[in-house]
Amino acid sequence: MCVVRPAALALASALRQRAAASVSGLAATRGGRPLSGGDGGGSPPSPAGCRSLCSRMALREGLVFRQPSGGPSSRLKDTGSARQPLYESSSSTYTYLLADSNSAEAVIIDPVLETVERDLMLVNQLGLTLKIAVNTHCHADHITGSGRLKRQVSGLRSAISRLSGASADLLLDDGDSIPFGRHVLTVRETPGHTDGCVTLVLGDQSLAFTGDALLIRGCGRTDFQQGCANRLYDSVHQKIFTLPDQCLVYPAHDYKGQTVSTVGEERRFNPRLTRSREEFIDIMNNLNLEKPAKIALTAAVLPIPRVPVTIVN
Ligand SMILES: N[C@@H](CCC(=O)N[C@@H](CSS)C(=O)NCC(=O)O)C(=O)O
Repeated sequence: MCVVRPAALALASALRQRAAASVSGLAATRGGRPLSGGDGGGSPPSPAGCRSLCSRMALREGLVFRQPSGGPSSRLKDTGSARQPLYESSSSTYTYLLADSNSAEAVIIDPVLETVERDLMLVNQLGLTLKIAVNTHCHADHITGSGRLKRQVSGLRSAISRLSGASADLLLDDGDSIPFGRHVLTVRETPGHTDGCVTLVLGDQSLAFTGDALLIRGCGRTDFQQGCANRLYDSVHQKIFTLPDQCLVYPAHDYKGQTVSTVGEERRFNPRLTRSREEFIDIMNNLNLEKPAKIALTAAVLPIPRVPVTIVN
């Protein structure tokens, strides 16, 4: 069952995790304790310390964020330039890089095998230390870059939802936190495209990385890989549309060059998710999309049917 934490609780939790991270170094945490493979949770902050940090501005301060740029009419290429740093053109995948400007601790979201060298070049140019490579789900259209990154970055840990069936250093559950310096990403399970889909929300709820659960004016398909339109409808409505209207939405893919939306926009204008549950299920059952070009390749390493297979490590 999907449970949405009240915003105040989420904020308090983010502040706790952030303070713990700054004390102990980066460790993905659950309820203040490190996740499997973690290296320390640190002490909770003093109440006075929490109060002084209680503002959205404070939470965003010092956030380094690299995302694909472009626009609806731009033709994105994976050039590695500063303007278009993190796009993989063959699968139209967006990778995101977040870091804390003080500690330089960085998290990469949905790296792609073919663009690992490009991503590492950017990480090095920005002087960052990559700590966690997190996958929003098991991808059917490309191989994750987590494994290749891990072989090149000492101390880097991979992460994916426990429900994905894949193996990784950190198996994420709903409500877990991924701290990096003063910042934190909170895990919201958003199944429906796959069982193990998660949305990663910045502590102040200003940014959400929705993977394939919610795309810009669309959503992930539900016709293979444990897909279930009914579950996806609940996930988006209960776990994403409950975020603030102004929360920016960064999906894992876009096929038209769109790069960012907001929760408010998607709640009002998403042509699938503004419909009733019954209409949504009907739409999803009749998309008639071609299978992803690389499905034969990825199917060989995906946990289908529910066989845990290492694709992340
Ligand atoms: N043509 C693309 C595959 C496009 C596709 O199926 N995308 C998936 C996400 S990757 S599994 C999807 O959910 N699309 C939803 C939609 O409405 O497009 C390729 O060849 O890779």
